[in-house]
Amino acid sequence: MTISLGFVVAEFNRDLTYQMELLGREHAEFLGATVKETILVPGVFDMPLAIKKLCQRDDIDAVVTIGSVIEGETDHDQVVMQHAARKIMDLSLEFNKPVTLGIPGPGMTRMAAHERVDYAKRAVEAAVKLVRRL
Ligand SMILES: Nc1c(NC[C@H](O)[C@H](O)[C@H](O)CO)[nH]c(=O)[nH]c1=O
Ligand SMILES: CC(=O)[C@@H](O)COP(=O)(O)O
Repeated sequence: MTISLGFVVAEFNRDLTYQMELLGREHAEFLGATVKETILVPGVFDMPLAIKKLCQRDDIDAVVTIGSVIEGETDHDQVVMQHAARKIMDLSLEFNKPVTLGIPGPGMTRMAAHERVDYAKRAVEAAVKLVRRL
């Protein structure tokens, strides 16, 4: 069975998430999975509703989130990441579907973010493994 993935990708820090999206797509292809749908959202905080829409679809086996949360002058990055991560986990349990975390941060400089674009590959790999095993 070919595994069908949905991607939810943040436009915030798009230079990074564009690269991450491409890496994720390439890795999905390498693993024999298909990226059936991609939803772009403004930022990581805005992901939960898009994830929910994809989880509701019978033709999508797992959802991969792709984003990058970079530190600023305030703790805003902490708020964005903590809430998104918690909702990602909640939605996965609510819909009995893997939803994986391809989002480095918070507390991360832009340089550190560039060094962590492979989080997208990791999230694709985790999604495929979870679909196969569960
Ligand atoms: N600071 C980052 C954000 N912030 C934006 C929020 O995610 C959201 O789009 C806004 O608050 C409107 O609801 N988003 C990221 O993806 N990365 C960041 O570093
Ligand atoms: C750097 C950002 O985009 C985000 O983390 C928010 O920055 P700030 O805390 O300076 O508002």
